[in-house]
Amino acid sequence: MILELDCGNSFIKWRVVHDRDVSQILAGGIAGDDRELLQALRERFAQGLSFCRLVSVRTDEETALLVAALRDGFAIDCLIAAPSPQLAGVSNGYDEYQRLGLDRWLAVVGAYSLVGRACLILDLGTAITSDFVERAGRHLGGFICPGMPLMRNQLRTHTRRIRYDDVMAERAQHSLAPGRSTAEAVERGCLLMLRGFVSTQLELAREQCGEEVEVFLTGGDAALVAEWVPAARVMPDLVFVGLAIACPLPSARSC
Ligand SMILES: Nc1ncnc2c1ncn2[C@@H]1O[C@H](COP(=O)(O)OP(=O)(O)OP(=O)(O)O)[C@@H](O)[C@H]1O
Ligand SMILES: CC(C)(CO)[C@@H](O)C(=O)NCCC(=O)O
Ligand SMILES: [K+]
Repeated sequence: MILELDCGNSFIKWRVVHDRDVSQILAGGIAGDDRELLQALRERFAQGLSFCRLVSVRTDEETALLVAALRDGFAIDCLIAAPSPQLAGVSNGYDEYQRLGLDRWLAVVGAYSLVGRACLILDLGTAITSDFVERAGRHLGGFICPGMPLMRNQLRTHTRRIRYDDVMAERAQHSLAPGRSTAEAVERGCLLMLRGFVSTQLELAREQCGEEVEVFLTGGDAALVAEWVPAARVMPDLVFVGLAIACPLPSARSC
């Protein structure tokens, strides 16, 4: 069994796939930190993991600690996705290709590998990122802005009277009518910012890449915008599609 990890800024997304048929997903989840991940794996996969591949946007030190813990706890080696100027027909659009977030790069490579034509990839996590790929696989770059968790937390942190809990936040999101409580006003205000961002990205994508753009939505908050982009493919596992390309199984080629 192969362990796959997407180590984001707030959460570690994990899944376990079959060695011989990686399209067979045996388990998966979201862990808040290394300890939670190791605990979840220990409960179900104390034995049987043969190998790990991972992508991380954390510091090298944090990633090294996790790799060491996996080696100690499960006797597995990890392949770690590394930056590259080109991969699987996609060319990295950054002036310094090493600086493009690896989660973005893998999502771009994953998306293009699925459709082989122009794509817009929107990843809605702690940060929101957009990336543009033109028809022939040239990545044109993209945008980064704060995601929902950052937007609402900044408002909470920098004001005295914006206070509400997760249940109220969740309830407030069901409509975009002018808010009649703090939770509604903030949650809907942030959602409208998100909607504005998404609609601008769609316009830009058509300008930059033509009308035939395939839109991908990924990240923990993808569902919040899905209704505004009915034609989009909502793919929570898009980064893992790219990860499999960047880090093929050791028998095939090393990362
Ligand atoms: N089961 C879940 N656990 C935690 N967050 C979730 C869950 N389902 C949806 N979310 C949402 O996902 C968001 C976090 O997204 P994601 O997991 O993509 O972030 P991340 O990987 O830490 O961030 P980034 O991709 O910017 O590094 C949170 O805002 C939260 O609302
Ligand atoms: C933007 C995030 C935080 C999104 O997870 C990540 O891709 C990252 O740390 N990127 C590095 C900066 C960049 O992509 O330009
Ligand atoms: K991400």
